[in-house]
Amino acid sequence: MAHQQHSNQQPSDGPTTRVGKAADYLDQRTSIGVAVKEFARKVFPDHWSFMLGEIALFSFVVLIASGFFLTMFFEPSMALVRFEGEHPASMQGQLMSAAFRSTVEMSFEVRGGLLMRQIHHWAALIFVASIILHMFRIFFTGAFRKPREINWLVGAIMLVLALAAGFSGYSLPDDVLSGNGLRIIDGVVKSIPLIGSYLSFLVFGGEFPGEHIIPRLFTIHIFVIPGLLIALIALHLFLMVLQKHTQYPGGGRTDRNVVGYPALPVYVAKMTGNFFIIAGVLTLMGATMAINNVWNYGPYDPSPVSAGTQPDWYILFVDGALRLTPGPGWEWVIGGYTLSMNLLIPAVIVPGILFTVLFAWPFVEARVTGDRGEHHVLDRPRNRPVRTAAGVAIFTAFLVCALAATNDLIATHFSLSIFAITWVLRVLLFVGPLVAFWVTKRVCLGLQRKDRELVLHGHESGRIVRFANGEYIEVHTPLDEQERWLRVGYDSPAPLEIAPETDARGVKRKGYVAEKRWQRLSRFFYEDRVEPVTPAELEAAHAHHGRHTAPERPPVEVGAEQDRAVTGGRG
Ligand code: HEM
Ligand code: HEM
Repeated sequence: MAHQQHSNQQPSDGPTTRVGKAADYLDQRTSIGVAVKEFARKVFPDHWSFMLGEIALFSFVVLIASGFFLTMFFEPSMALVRFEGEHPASMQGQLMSAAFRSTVEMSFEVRGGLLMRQIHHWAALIFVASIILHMFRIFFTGAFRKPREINWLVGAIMLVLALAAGFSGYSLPDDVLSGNGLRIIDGVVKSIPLIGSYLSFLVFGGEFPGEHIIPRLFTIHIFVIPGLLIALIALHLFLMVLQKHTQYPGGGRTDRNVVGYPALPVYVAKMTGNFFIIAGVLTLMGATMAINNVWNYGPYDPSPVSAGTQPDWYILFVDGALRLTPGPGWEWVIGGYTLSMNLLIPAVIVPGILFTVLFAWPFVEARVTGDRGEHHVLDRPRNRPVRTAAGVAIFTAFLVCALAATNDLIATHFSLSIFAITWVLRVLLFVGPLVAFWVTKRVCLGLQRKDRELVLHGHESGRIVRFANGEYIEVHTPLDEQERWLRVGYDSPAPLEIAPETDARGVKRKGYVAEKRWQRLSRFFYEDRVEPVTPAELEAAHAHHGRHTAPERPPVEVGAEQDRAVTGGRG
């Protein structure tokens, strides 16, 4: 740790160790000690789900390190060359792009080349997976609520960048799979009304595939996207430290404190350990699990597309949506312009809606809740039934689409008709999310009722007692104060109340129609609700059970506690 004082004193007062002296040297020139001291004391709440963001962060570090290695050997060029390497023998003399050749040569001739490629690819898959799981954690616990809406937006932009990084990287080797992926992108870009064909020419530098796309994707992949991601991750983490982390509900945790462990030594040690574990696991995966062995597919050629070709998992849903949409005949011609609905809907409109919902959610939810207060204690998903159900419904649609991208594999593995599978999935795409929504909402409300029951009557003990007068009762064990706090301490918003359409003099109010719409949405969110237990009910229940303990804030169970500055209130 940096030495904290600016000293004009005798050297004998200063640090004696080498590290201490180096820290002191730096501190005297930068005053960094103040920042280090402030950070070291910061309290971080502890929960396994906070690791997901860390996995994203550390796999990004692995991506940069392995990607740096790949840039030394990869040749971002579409020049036509002949393969003259020894391995694989089947490719000798074959014509291919320099990009493909360098990928194969890197895999067979560069020491550690294949390992690095595989580490890079596995890290990319884990990177996107951890980001999405991290986003689920944020979503289902309501961590995006004020004051973290901006950080949600920063995160959502990073998700888009991560997908773009994955897609651009996947395209670089210029093999038959990635080339066909680009072919689909070309079709999708061309389907955009009015500007589509111009845009495709702009992107590919002429007719597809041309000679420019790989060098362009290379610049985007190794420079533009990583640069933006590094800047945004810095902003993301800066905001997280500034706002302090949220915490799960539990013993003594409120919106005004942070309970957890200090950054130094506990959290920094844990994070360093996690980094080595994640880097180690990714290296092990790269060393033992083959991925994207492009020489088995061959260089790009538009003709040999076979069954069983899939993109990386995070693009599956777009591929699946394309496969589910009715075929090439679905076109509208308006004023001489052709609209290819079979491409526009699945690949432009559906992802467009998905990302609009993603970006807008925190703002829409704040509006329908009518809540302007800050929230630092996380929601339990059951206490926000519509949010939880909507998340599960969207995820179900995502899964159905992803499954549809494997329709050919399902058909060949299970000897089923591909048309039957496609029809089943089409129906499931509409019915699945509705059922998932309904079931999740009912489960959430049921769990809330169960919480209520537990708080008022305690846990069933299974012990039946018979009184002298013949009456049987089951003895219930009352909840301890930590559990009671967890199950009682939440608020359940009611639908928005709005002023009537006309004022006292019968004049129609401006903005009423818009407000009415918001109210309707708010009803959809909060009409079905279970009232949280009130202090009076608790008091009554405990009087009944012979205990007179009012619900007080229980003590903090572990770690350190720090206050946080909270502004704003409930509107
Ligand atoms: C490159 C991608 C990302 C990285 C490296 C990253 C990293 C992190 C880390 C390390 C944390 C603190 C620990 C934790 O809560 O897990 C965090 C918190 C947060 N992230 Fe991300 N994140 C990424 C993407 C996203 C996305 C896609 C979203 C949402 C759309 C998001 C929203 C948030 C929010 C709101 C917080 C504050 C959470 C709280 O205080 O509870 N992040 N992020
Ligand atoms: C931001 C996150 C990144 C993701 C998600 C990502 C993803 C990918 C993927 C999936 C591939 C295909 C790998 C394969 O051939 O099997 C790839 C290739 C490549 N990546 Fe990345 N990458 C990222 C960052 C970087 C960075 C920072 C660099 C450079 C410093 C880099 C350099 C390369 C190079 C040169 C290739 C082509 C070599 C090859 O395909 O074997 N990548 N990337």
